Amino acid sequence: MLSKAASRTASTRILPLNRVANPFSRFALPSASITTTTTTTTTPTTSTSSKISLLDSVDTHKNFHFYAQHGRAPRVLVTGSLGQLGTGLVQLMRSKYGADNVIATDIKRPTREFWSTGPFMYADVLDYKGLEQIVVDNGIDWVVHLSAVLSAVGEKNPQLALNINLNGFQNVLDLAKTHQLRLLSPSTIGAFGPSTPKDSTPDTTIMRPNTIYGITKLHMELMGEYYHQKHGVDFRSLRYPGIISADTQPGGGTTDYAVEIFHSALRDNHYTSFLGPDSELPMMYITDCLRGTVELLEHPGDTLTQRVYNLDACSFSPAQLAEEIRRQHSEDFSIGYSEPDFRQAIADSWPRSIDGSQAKVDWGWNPVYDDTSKLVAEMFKQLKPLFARQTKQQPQEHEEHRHEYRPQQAVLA
Ligand SMILES: NC(=O)C1=CN([C@@H]2O[C@H](COP(=O)(O)OP(=O)(O)OC[C@H]3O[C@@H](n4cnc5c(N)ncnc54)[C@H](O)[C@@H]3O)[C@@H](O)[C@H]2O)C=CC1
Ligand SMILES: CC(=O)[C@H](N)C(=O)O
Repeated sequence: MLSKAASRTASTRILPLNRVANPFSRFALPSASITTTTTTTTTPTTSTSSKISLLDSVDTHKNFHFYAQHGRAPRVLVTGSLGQLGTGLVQLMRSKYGADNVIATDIKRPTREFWSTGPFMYADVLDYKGLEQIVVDNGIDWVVHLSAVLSAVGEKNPQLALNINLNGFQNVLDLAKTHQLRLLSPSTIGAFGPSTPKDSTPDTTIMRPNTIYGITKLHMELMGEYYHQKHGVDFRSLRYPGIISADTQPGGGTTDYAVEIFHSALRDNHYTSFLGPDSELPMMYITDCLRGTVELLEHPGDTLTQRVYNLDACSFSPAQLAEEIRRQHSEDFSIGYSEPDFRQAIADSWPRSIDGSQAKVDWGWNPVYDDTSKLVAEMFKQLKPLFARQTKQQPQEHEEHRHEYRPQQAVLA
């Protein structure tokens, strides 16, 4: 095994060329690092400024137990960091802990914009040794495990979902046990099933999911709890609703319609939904999701009464969302409904609303976007300038622009 000094020197090799490679800054907490993203060499974007306001609403490091105990920032590894949630989560944690303390990984190639904000490495969650090398070489304390195959892609490709969601998670869990890492791995409303109570679904209830995604996520919850009890692994999880984001694309889930609809509203003033008008599901704006994730991740653990928490915000159906879009964006906006496909059955098996009260009691969860109108207003506030900018861009710039929306059918193909 490399000595600490040698491993620091070795790990500086992964820094992008346009960054200053100071091996000693990697473990330090520069006080400025929690207030801005000044380590980036790119021009701040709309999404960066929204992350600064999000950052203001998250506890600063002064109240944060890790700094008190260790006198430095945590070193965090993020798997699947180029997905819908990882892109923003990495930027948020880099703003708080220092850019070099957050190692972003994925099996995809990052955009130049993402690459310039801090260390990125290739890591396949199916490769235990590869992950372990990153953990050891970089002195990792915490892992946020985001790599997963979501519900719609999982139903289309169950073998892939089984492999990534079960074996990938098992690798990360074993790493957490061996190297005493804190592990946060999100779960989902998809872990519930058709026999679960549909309204205000509590944390603990009947859980008989009938999708491959739900089965693998429930397995993940139970294995995490088991490793916590048996081996003392500091496993934490949140059951997210469908996440709505302006600047990143969803990765192939059942709730993706609720992101697509905003892009179609701006482009065509019309949307054809693959879910029926009355398919009400729990939903959440992305900044609430990222803030809740960091809050649970940073929590000292003393008041946590369980390892897996429902994270609630609001609920709506396609018809209700369309009505709100008509009210706030354009009274001419129209919605149609295609013949239901396999995603309708998935949606029908999930709760209409979830109860996040235990998260509120145990660690102070408090969603900002707790009704549909606030979420819709924020989406248009974020998307309108992005759309205006995109329409002015040259095609070659467009290609690498992550705000551009790729229709979900392409993701599912
Ligand atoms: N986005 C949402 O609405 C919700 C997400 N979640 C959970 O949050 C987590 C993150 O979700 P998203 O960012 O939306 O997913 P996503 O599908 O957008 O991103 C997943 C990432 O995992 C990566 N990945 C795939 N195979 C991999 C492998 N073998 N090794 C390493 N990385 C690999 C992909 O390249 C992708 O960047 C997942 O666990 C998901 O189940 C839960 C509920 C709702
Ligand atoms: C709710 C989720 O887990 C995800 N958005 C999906 O639809 O698969």
